[in-house]
Amino acid sequence: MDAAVCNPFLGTSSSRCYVSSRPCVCPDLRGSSMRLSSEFFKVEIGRSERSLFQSSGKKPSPIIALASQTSVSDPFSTSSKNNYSDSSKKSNEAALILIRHGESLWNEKNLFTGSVDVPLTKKGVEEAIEAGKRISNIPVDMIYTSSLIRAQMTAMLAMTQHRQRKVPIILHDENERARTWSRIYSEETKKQSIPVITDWQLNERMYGELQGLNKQETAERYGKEQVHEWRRSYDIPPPNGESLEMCAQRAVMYFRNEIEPQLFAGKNVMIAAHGNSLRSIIMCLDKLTSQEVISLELSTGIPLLYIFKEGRYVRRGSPVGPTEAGVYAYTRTLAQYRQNLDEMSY
Ligand SMILES: O=C(O)[C@@H](CO)OP(=O)(O)O
Repeated sequence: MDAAVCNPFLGTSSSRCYVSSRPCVCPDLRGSSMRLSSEFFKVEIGRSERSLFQSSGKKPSPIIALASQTSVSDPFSTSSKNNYSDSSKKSNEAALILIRHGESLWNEKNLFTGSVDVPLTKKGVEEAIEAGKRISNIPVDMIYTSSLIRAQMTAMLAMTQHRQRKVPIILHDENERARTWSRIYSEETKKQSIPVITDWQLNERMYGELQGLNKQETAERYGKEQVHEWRRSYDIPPPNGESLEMCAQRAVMYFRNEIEPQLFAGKNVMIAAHGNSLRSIIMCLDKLTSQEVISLELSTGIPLLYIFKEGRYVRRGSPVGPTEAGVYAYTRTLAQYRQNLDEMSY
């Protein structure tokens, strides 16, 4: 994992190298060093998983007032998206929401999509809005998305439903002019905003010569087994494309170097990305082996909540709706956050 990562969307080698500069709580991605640990890996994360995490129907437990989390970084006050974390100030807990984009026009047509930048269908838009309702009571301080429109649409549509009513704003730092021209001059307005950071390293795996081909027709032509191997094996790439392992190297490295420090700093983070970039990250969070990750499937538009606490990720599943008790009952901080929202809306 020592190689610098090139940004194919810039056509040149990225000026940034994502070589990890700090120890990480994720295990090494190589299968040999992984522990067989998760009881979840065989379930589809999404619709069929709901039952596993369904609300108990109980009300959240009594709430003890907690000091609010101190924000230790201000992404809006810096020109660089690399500069704003201070992981030395650790908070007790942060929420991490992962969401695969809603259905895209090529999902609907059953085409291999990969790095092709395709928008959501009407159903995908509805899924994103529904996802937003499910997470509308969970704090979000920062949003990371891929550079692809389907993930960005999903993040933005989901945030239209959030009760916090903050404005998600995409940070543009691709060049000096973009930085200058997108500056915000009101501290108050910045406080009412959520920075959205887009990066190609969270993109879907690049599907090479399969991009644009119909999945069913490809299976008929090359055989079901071959196509399944291309789609779901860990280390076998499709022709001229990325294997899951290759996708994981860039996506997990980005997660470790850019996103995890925010969690350590107490920021609540949402990541809107793709089936395979998120499978790689979940592999890391849930310590799945390269065998286990094969069975991991993500539904479109279903948010998945983790609690990051004392350097560990605890999966809470997918909030079923804004009234879902189990998620809020789990941590006092989330319950307190929700109570504050309730009080504000009276
Ligand atoms: O086509 C793609 O980009 C992906 C996600 O839709 O497909 P698969 O599920 O086969 O990895």
